Amino acid sequence: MSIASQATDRVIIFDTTLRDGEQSPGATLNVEEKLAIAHQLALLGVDVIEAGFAVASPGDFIAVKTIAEQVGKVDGPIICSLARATRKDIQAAAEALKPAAHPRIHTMISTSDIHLQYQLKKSRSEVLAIAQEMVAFAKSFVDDVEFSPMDASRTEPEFLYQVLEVAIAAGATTINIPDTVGYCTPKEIGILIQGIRKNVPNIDSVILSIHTQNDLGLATANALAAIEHGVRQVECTINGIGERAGNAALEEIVMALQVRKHYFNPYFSRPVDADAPLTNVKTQEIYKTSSLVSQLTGMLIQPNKAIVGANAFAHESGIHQDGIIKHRQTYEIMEAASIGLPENRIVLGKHSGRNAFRTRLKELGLELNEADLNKAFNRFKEVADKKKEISDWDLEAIVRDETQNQAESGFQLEHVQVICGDCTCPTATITVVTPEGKILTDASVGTGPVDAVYQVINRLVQIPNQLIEFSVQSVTGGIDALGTVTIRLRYQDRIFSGQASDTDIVVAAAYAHLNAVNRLYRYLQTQKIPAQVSE
Ligand SMILES: CC(=O)SCCNC(=O)CCNC(=O)[C@H](O)C(C)(C)COP(=O)(O)OP(=O)(O)OC[C@H]1O[C@@H](n2cnc3c(N)ncnc32)[C@H](O)[C@@H]1OP(=O)(O)O
Ligand SMILES: CC(C)C(=O)C(=O)O
Ligand SMILES: [Mg+2]
Repeated sequence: MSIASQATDRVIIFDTTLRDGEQSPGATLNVEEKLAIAHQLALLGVDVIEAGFAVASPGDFIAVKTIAEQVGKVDGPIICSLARATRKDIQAAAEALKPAAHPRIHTMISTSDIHLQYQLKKSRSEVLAIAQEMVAFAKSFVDDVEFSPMDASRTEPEFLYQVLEVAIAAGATTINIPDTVGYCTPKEIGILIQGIRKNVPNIDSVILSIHTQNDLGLATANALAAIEHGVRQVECTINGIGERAGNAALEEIVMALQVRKHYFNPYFSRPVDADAPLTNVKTQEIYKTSSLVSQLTGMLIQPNKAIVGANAFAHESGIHQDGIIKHRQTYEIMEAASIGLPENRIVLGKHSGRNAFRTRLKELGLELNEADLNKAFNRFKEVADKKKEISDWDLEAIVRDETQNQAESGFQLEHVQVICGDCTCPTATITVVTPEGKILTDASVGTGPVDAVYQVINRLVQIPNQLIEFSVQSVTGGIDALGTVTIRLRYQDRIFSGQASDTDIVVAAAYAHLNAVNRLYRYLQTQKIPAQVSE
């Protein structure tokens, strides 16, 4: 049974990632890469894989043939090759598709006057005859023939109706309407499809398909409008890649039909609340497929890309995070798991609030009392002002700094300023508050900025010690990572350590040194050895 007779109660997903998608400048794929994507598309559950344009190159011929052999199994998808309306193209497509259990030849010819006049240099009657002849020629190889009148949306309607009627009479089983230059608005697409359904007498014997380009950012909206007007196949690509600004994105079409099923149901003559899916796509495979295509084509996904962008399930602002924590649906219309992501993401950054901060700390096993939480939250906001995203490791460092180091008595760092460079002597100026509440400021030069900090803190605290270890570790990746400084000091036969984190490692060094000094200071207190604090 052909797909045309099976599928009028759902949308046939025709994936053209490997043909139109590969036409994205720079996205060329080799045979192995195309095969890997085709296998994943089959797992995703697309109905048709347009595997390439067999005549385009020996590599594309082999790719179509290999996919036909290895993915085009009896229980697998239809494998399709594009072909111009020429014998040579159709023969190449037919040859490459031979191993497929369900082969489809997709042949096309332009129908708009601008294409006829300037590109094909042919009259309407010539194009009509070619369409008729080449569809029949394709039909001599396979049962399943798709015909596309290229630039349909800019074609004079009466001529378009004529070409379609002739192509169907010649044996086309799918009629695809391309908005080749992405020119239409959704309303115009609706009018175009309505016109075709009303004026092409044999149109009901075929599957009507839509192919939308994204030049005005309307590809998905146009495809959905076409569905509302009776189209039952959508041509789309993973991540919306494709010629120029790309094609309608498969993940957007599929998830729109899934999430808004109750809106679309009446267009399929179903009860509004019917629950059966409107496509055969296994949506949980979407994320994996999207990542694979991005990786192999080298086409990065913009972070705010609908459905599959890194931010599509991420929440940064406090009000949204608070809502999500209380009830997910307050700010999410679909679950991350529905596209195969383990979970949504609460991103901690400068717009985050206490609820998200507290919740994340709890997940990390860090339960703080209200006072410590407030201190840590204030520090978190300071760091977030400097750093785009606060990771779990950053959080742990912040909490450790605020709760372990600052809670106990000792010297408090008030201010640190360092001047350094390749033609200046590194100089640190530091202000500390002593345990007795005195404010002391001093400055010192050093062999480097960290040494200058070390020298001046020692002069301020007046507690003899020897620096035996100084190490810096980047807590997270990236140029704005928090650096954690660990310092070990020797006093007589005892070792005291201190640690602190900051986006500025010299500041972290000052805090870490003072933390170690404070441990030493408290030790001296317990030994009743007075520290010599300068006036
Ligand atoms: C809207 C779309 O996405 S259509 C698909 C576009 N994709 C591609 O073009 C990718 C693959 N293309 C190719 O590898 C090459 O262009 C080929 C192999 C198809 C053709 O290469 P060439 O023979 O060197 O022709 P070239 O690309 O220079 O020009 C295209 C020719 O096809 C003709 N042509 C274009 N569309 C059609 C058509 N649907 N049916 C018949 N002929 C067509 C053009 O008029 C032109 O013919 P001319 O050389 O007699 O003027
Ligand atoms: C080959 C056709 C369907 C096409 O890609 C277009 O017109 O955009
Ligand atoms: Mg296209």
